[in-house]
Amino acid sequence: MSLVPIAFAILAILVVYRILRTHNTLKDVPGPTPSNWFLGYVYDLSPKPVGTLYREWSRTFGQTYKLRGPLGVPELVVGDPKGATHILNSPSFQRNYSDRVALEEFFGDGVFNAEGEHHKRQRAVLNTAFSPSNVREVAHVLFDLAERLTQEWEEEIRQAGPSGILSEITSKMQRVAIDAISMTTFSYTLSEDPQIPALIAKIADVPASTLTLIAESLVDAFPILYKVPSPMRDWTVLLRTELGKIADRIWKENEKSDGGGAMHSKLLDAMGSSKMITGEPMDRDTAIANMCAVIFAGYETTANILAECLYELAQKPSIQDKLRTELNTFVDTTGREPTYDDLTGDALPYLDAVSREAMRTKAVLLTVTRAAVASDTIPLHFPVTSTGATHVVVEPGQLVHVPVRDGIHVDSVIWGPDAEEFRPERWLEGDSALPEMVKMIRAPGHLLTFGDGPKTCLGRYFAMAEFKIVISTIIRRFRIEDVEEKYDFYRQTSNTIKPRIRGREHEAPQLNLRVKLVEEM
Ligand code: HEM
Repeated sequence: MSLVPIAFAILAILVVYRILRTHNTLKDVPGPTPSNWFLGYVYDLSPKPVGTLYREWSRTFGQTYKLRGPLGVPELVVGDPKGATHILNSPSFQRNYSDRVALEEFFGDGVFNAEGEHHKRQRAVLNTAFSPSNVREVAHVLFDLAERLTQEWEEEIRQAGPSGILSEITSKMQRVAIDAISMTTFSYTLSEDPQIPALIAKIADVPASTLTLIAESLVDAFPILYKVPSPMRDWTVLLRTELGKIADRIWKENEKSDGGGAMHSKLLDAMGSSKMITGEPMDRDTAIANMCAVIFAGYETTANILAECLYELAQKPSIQDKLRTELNTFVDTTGREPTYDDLTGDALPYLDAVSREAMRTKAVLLTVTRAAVASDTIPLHFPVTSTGATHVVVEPGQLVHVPVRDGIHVDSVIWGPDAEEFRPERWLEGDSALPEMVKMIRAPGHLLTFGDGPKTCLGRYFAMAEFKIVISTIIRRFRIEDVEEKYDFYRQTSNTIKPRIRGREHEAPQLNLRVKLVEEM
């Protein structure tokens, strides 16, 4: 059979798709021309380390600009705090359709892909699992995990001597983070499971090659393709089956026990109380989808930000010293170790400042993406550079990105001339000393690291507690030093960020830092 008619049919579908997705409302909005029309801007973005191209685009085109996605379809970027608040809080915008199809296809029908009332009901149940009081209750597990890591390092260093050890930081942080989630939300030590960590790594670590970009573009345009058999589909089905077995077993054990002990099942407990909270029970498949969502949303994100912060601190020994001094002074003056309340409250202002600065400069999601579901006018503080307009009109279907890490979080017009610098001191004088523009970022703490609005991060209190517990435990006991290699950080297709050695980018992601005992300095 000749392939020509098939090729023509595909081309015709692509052209119709492009026409349907091209909205004239953006015709006057400026933006770069991608070097590959078929793949669009991701073709230029994916080989570049984070911190480069988005910044270049905003310097050239201003805060609000237009990118050309696959097949030339325009996508709007709004790096404007007023516009971002509107987009993330308005019912005119939802998680985009192809992402929702992918999330449901891979992880099942849970909180990730739910919208509207259905989403509100699920969040009412899940929020109880991650409330600040529940995080305080499980914090002892996080302290134990940080302690386990430091004991392992201490043992290795005692054998190696005072010059310390070279440690691969990403795998260490991943192990802490995966156990932190699983031991507190479903009473399970996931790092010791014979197959689940390997499955998660396969799903999360697909590198952004041209082939994966083509596949991403095609499924983005035609989400039905997610249903085509693929290794990714097989892995996610297997993951759901294995997590389902764990959930069933723990649920049964929970019915017999009165909870407590060295582990917690906060997520399963909350989902088991769904009828009491919303009047409707949560079925088993939704519960498993939510377990997958929590693992995927909570594990690599926290591990990434911890690893990147340690890399930053390795290059800035003075910040490490200042943080260590604050922690030691606290212990000397109070005569005790800092508790969860000390770490998350006002007792350690420099730790808080370092944590906020890490959340600002190492935000894991480069962009938070939405699709318009109704015609809407996005208000802007900074006018569109080409027209001077202080709003942009969008039509249903329009993809809109809020650039976080390389956009709003490091824009010198918002943060001042040192916006790109890691400088915890900017947070030390409180809210009133922050530049007025920063206060236009309405999300909690003036940061979009955890998103904003109804879909804001479910695990933000948990992530902040874990971050502070792990960083403070490490910095008190160890000095982290830079090694000769320089690292750049790259976005993976799964939206996580991985370090690669500069000049040896073809090698697997890794981050090797020298770890020394503080007492032997
Ligand atoms: C530093 C670590 C973390 C970062 C930077 C982060 C970031 C985010 C962001 C930006 C969103 C919003 C996405 C959107 O609006 O489209 C989000 C959503 C979410 N996060 Fe996190 N997260 C982190 C840790 C966690 C943890 C520890 C958990 C769970 C224990 C978690 C669970 C979730 C879930 C389930 C959602 C989806 C919420 C919904 O759709 O209603 N995250 N996260």
